[in-house]
Amino acid sequence: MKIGNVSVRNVGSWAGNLMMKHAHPEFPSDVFTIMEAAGAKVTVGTRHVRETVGLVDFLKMGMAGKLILSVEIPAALPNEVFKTYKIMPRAQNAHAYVNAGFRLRLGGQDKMSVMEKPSLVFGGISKTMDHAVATEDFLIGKNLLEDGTLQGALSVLESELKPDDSSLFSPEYRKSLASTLFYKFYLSAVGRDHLTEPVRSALEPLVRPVSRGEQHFQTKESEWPLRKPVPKTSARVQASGEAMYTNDLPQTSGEVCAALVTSTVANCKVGTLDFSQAMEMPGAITCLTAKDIKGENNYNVPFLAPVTPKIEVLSSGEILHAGQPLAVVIADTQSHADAMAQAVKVTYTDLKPPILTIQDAIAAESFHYPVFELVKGDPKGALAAAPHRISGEVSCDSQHHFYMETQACRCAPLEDGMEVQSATQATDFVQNSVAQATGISAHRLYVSVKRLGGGFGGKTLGSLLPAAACAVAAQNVNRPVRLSLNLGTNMEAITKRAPYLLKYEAGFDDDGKLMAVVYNLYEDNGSSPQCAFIPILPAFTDNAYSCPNWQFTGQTCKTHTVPTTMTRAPGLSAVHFFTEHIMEHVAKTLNKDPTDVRRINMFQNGQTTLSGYTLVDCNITTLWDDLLASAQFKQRKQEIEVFNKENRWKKKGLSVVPCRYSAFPGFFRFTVFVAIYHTDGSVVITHGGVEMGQGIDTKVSQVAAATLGVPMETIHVMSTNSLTSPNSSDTGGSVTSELNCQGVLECCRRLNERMDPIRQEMGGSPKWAELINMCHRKGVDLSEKYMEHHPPKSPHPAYNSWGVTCTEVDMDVLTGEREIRRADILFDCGESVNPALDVGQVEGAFVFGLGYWLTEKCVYDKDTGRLLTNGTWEYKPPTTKDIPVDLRVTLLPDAPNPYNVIRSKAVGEPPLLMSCSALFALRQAVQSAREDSGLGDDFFRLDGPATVEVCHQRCLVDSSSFTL
Ligand SMILES: Cc1cc2nc3c(=O)[nH]c(=O)nc-3n(C[C@H](O)[C@H](O)[C@H](O)COP(=O)(O)OP(=O)(O)OC[C@H]3O[C@@H](n4cnc5c(N)ncnc54)[C@H](O)[C@@H]3O)c2cc1C
Repeated sequence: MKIGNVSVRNVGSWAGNLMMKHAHPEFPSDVFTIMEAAGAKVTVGTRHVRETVGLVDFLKMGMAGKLILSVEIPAALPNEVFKTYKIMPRAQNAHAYVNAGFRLRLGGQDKMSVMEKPSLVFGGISKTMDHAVATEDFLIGKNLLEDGTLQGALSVLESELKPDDSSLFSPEYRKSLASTLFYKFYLSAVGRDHLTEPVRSALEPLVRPVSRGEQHFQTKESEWPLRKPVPKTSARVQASGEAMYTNDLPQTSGEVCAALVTSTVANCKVGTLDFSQAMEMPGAITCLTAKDIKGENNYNVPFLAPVTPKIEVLSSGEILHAGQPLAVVIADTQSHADAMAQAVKVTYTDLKPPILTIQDAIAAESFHYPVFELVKGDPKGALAAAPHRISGEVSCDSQHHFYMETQACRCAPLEDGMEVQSATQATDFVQNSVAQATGISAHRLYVSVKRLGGGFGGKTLGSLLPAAACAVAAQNVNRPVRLSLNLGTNMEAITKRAPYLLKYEAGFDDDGKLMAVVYNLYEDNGSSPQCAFIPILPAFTDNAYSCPNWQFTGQTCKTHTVPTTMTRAPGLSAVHFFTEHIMEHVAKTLNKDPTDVRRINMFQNGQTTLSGYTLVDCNITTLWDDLLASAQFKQRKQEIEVFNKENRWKKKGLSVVPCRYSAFPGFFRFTVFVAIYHTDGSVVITHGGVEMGQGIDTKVSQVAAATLGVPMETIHVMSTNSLTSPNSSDTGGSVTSELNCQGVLECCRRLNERMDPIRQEMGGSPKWAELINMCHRKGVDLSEKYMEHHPPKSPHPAYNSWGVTCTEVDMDVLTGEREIRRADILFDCGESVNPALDVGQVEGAFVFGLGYWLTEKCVYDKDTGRLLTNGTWEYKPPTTKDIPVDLRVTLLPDAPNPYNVIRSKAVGEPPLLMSCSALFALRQAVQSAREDSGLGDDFFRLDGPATVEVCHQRCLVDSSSFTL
């Protein structure tokens, strides 16, 4: 069940798998490991000769001109024990950290003696190791129950395990896993009856039952279709595959394709670019460099940075990060263009060691801006006076957006400008960026987007480089050009989430109430500070907790990595996690339940946040108490404590995390256009937001249908574009849906106002089509535009979204594997426009966060700075079997948002903030394992992502303590 997934197992053949192992000995093939442990033999043949060999010999054979014809797996013998194991970074579709297959035959008087040489096979240790030969020899004739056999075998095994560097996973972990898997097998061979109670917990794997979920929400039928839980209007075409994304646009006459040539090295200069071989490739048309850019070689646009930093479309010589585009190649098809890009020969000069981490940047004093500082109260004084003090460091990594649709753009030169169809979250930014790079003025550029196959912030600034490069290509060849990035280039060249590091001190009283926090934050902005979030993060840093004295400093680190960008809850998720980490540290120091420490620190209305905002809409303690009750927290916590005491090798954890998410709609503006056609009374909307799965098109349709009093089918939403929604903000900050809904509401209200006199003339309730026809005949303007924008009166949020999440996990101490048993989320979404969509946003944000906190890890080559986790082979977002087994979402009832005319609240990002509760639940499980080991009752550091590997290592498992 752990190999691939059902569809891979249905189509992939064992022979193909063995051939992959044959070609790549470092591939930890599960099929090879299982078959070899079982003693399988393959028959290999040519037309004339056949040969039957064991699998180890098969790997050494030349296979040119030969086929694998059959496999023979010997039947199990009496008293034979056979077990296989695979430990991997996520639940399915991942290759093993380490896999193992073990077979031995027991006999003798008590049936506990190893009768003949056992088979102990490991994958993932090294290119050369398959059998643990010395351990196999050691075990011959040994009695498994005898003193010394287990420890003797482990000691021999550990001496022959020599993990190499052919894997991205640490040698220490792989070695430890090999021992723990052998231990698990040993216990199985000995049998349950011979084991002490706590040790038995090593026997059973974590078993995942069928997933289930609950969704609880209110709806107001009197307002339908507003607040009705209708499915997304595009759900059917998306599910059937008929929905068109940018790269599905039909090819136009003369259209060609482009690909980026990217650097494989960071922190150097371009030596030479040799296109000769590329130009000989099939379909090659031309190759472009920085010199071919007719406008400015800069795709960046004003965003957060005080002074907009320039970022080159194509390097003019300097290479800041690996993955940086050096050239654009153009061919007749995308695959030819991709092949051309690979054929370009690049040399590099002035190579210097890259700075790749925040720690390196701090050591080298490599920062983009001076330190940002914010002080509330007297943190230094309060810290000195506090009865208890802690200090520490905690960090979290980067994250790819991992949208299903990679970056894509199509640019078609026209007689008077250019049409740009870009998979973007920000048509305005693309217009600006393309205008800059081509020198074509904005009014000659028509930018549009129908929908995105996922965005998560990655197609805001991230869409600018592909759009600018594509436009430069189209301008040069004067033909339509399509640029659709392959996944590898997308992951290496395009922006992603910033890593963060916190160095902190905190002072608190005997109850755990915070008195002072000193919070020194470091943000890794990569090679450009285009998206430096530090100045806005204080608004989120204190989360749901009141502390009178804070010192917040923030530094934007400059590293030789791709510039970082907004990614669903950018930066907010990091500071939120860090503050929760401090809560855990306080609780551990006082030996209190972290849930109690969180509760006593919670905000009340009238208290002031770190950023100076006095709360008026705080309902966190009510939500907290409600969720603890509905999730039966107390009872489950007690059960978990008992379980953890009784089980040495399986642990559970249960954690509750609150969330305050500050919404800043005032920083955004969106232009909405609504028209009613006199022909049949149908209504068309274009709005400034971008549909990327969140259901914005459905929500604006609901608002229009409810306000105009027509069925939903009467409404159609067309592509977002720069003509009818000029100067609109990027879709982000979780407020785009509500702002565009408000814009549509205002347009429809004005249309109603104009139509009402005619309606009255027609008796008050004419048929819709007749009313529209009459309005048209009487010259009523049947279209309306409106820009929804309320400039902020202060730097403070318009309102807050609140929520609480309780997560329970199971963990296998011997491997680090985990299962999220249950998550209960209570979220204040105001009065939802469409609760079905908003529940989907809550679930999606939570699971997006699970990837961030548990499995998604970016690894760079230390020497070149190249991203090594640049594909699905190594980078692991969650799959269907990584989500909570039992996921229960409740939207807070009776909670209209008074600060918004639609009465809803932001939902896209806030629930992600609470997904770190899974990491904190794991922390409790790990804590229990550490205490059992007798080595660690201290507060330990558990950074994000807390991968399977990391969790196992934090458990301080030591094979010398393995017993029966
Ligand atoms: C999403 C995904 C998840 C996966 N997960 C796992 C996993 O968890 N564990 C694991 O071990 N593997 C995993 N794999 C690898 C998978 O098992 C192999 O890709 C698959 O078994 C290959 O079989 P195939 O029939 O598709 O071979 P192909 O890809 O068609 O062939 C592979 C090679 O073998 C050659 N070949 C095929 N049959 C023969 C034959 N009879 N004689 C000689 N040469 C032959 C082909 O010519 C080709 O060179 C995964 C693959 C994918 C795509």
